[in-house]
Amino acid sequence: MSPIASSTPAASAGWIRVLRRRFPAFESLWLEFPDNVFLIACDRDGEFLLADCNPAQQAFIGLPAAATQGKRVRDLVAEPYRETVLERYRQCVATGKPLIYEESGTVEGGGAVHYWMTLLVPALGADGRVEFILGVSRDVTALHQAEEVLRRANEELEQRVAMRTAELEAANARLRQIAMYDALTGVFSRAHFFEQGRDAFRLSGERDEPLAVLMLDIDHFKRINDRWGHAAGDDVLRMVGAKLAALFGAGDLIGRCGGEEFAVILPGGSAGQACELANQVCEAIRSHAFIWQGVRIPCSVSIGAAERQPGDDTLEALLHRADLALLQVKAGGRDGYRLATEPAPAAAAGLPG
Ligand SMILES: Nc1nc2c(ncn2[C@@H]2O[C@H](COP(=O)(O)OP(=O)(O)OP(=O)(O)O)[C@@H](O)[C@H]2O)c(=O)[nH]1
Repeated sequence: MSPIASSTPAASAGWIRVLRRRFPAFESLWLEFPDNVFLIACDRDGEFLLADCNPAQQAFIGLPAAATQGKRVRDLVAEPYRETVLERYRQCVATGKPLIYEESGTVEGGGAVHYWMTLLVPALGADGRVEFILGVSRDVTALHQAEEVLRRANEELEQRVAMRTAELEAANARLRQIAMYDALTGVFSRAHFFEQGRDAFRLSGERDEPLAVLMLDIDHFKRINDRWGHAAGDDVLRMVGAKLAALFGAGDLIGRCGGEEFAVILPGGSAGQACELANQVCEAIRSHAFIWQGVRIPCSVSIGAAERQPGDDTLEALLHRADLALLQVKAGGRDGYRLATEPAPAAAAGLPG
């Protein structure tokens, strides 16, 4: 039978003193052990008494041994930690099993809060009741503080990473925007226009839906540049971009294909609709009073229109037919539109003669 288990609280403390006297090694261990060691007597009323503790524990309490031995734990541990400590002891008593946990607290009378890693080992009496709890507490305050510093540093790092990610996402969005739109006119850039246009062309084939295109070129644009300067030319380009944006629907694709060349794709559009819209564009630009430095500069455009036909295997082929129609408008005096002829049948095109 364990002498601890058979003792009363007071006798148990005495027993530890006996052990310390009889076994020099135990005495050294008790005196030199850097962690706090304490013996708690559990009385039958559910009260916990500090039966004994080693010098490390005594130093933390900060009172002479005579002032703490046999004292109720509730009178030694400060609020708000008291109830937590007592609850751990109750848990150890209830389960009759060792318990290991981290806790924080300070002694009655104040002082800095310490963090502890505590092990409680119950000692049973003859009747199976937990009579004592032998406890060892290691002060892990420094470790806890280091963890806290690390946690804050991590938090800060996460915030910085989140901020940087948001900045990069915004920059990427700006770059995408820059790549998608022509900076001067606001319509699609050539690359984005063709990317979107090829999708629309493929869909029209898959769904067997019509699709029409317009190729548009500003007339005598070089003359405008030469006479009024590049800034005036830029403003004309902006004006044409704005007119196109105003005249076409949300599903239509408008792109700037080169210097003063624009193209429009009308998904679902027929030849008739393309011609009607081309006419509207010519009319809108012809009648627009473009004033530069107090002088009106007459502007006009030439447009070639084409509707997708079975022989148009690619968007480029369709745009090419519209471009040929555009050249005919230029050759015929400009400021107007023309519908492209149908492509030559593929089989016939390959035959000589
Ligand atoms: N202001 C300005 N001019 C540009 C820009 N890009 C190209 N150009 C000019 O556009 C002019 C195109 O001239 P041309 O190809 O001879 O055509 P055009 O004078 O319109 O003659 P036609 O097409 O035959 O009616 C050139 O002078 C280019 O320098 C631009 O972004 N801004």
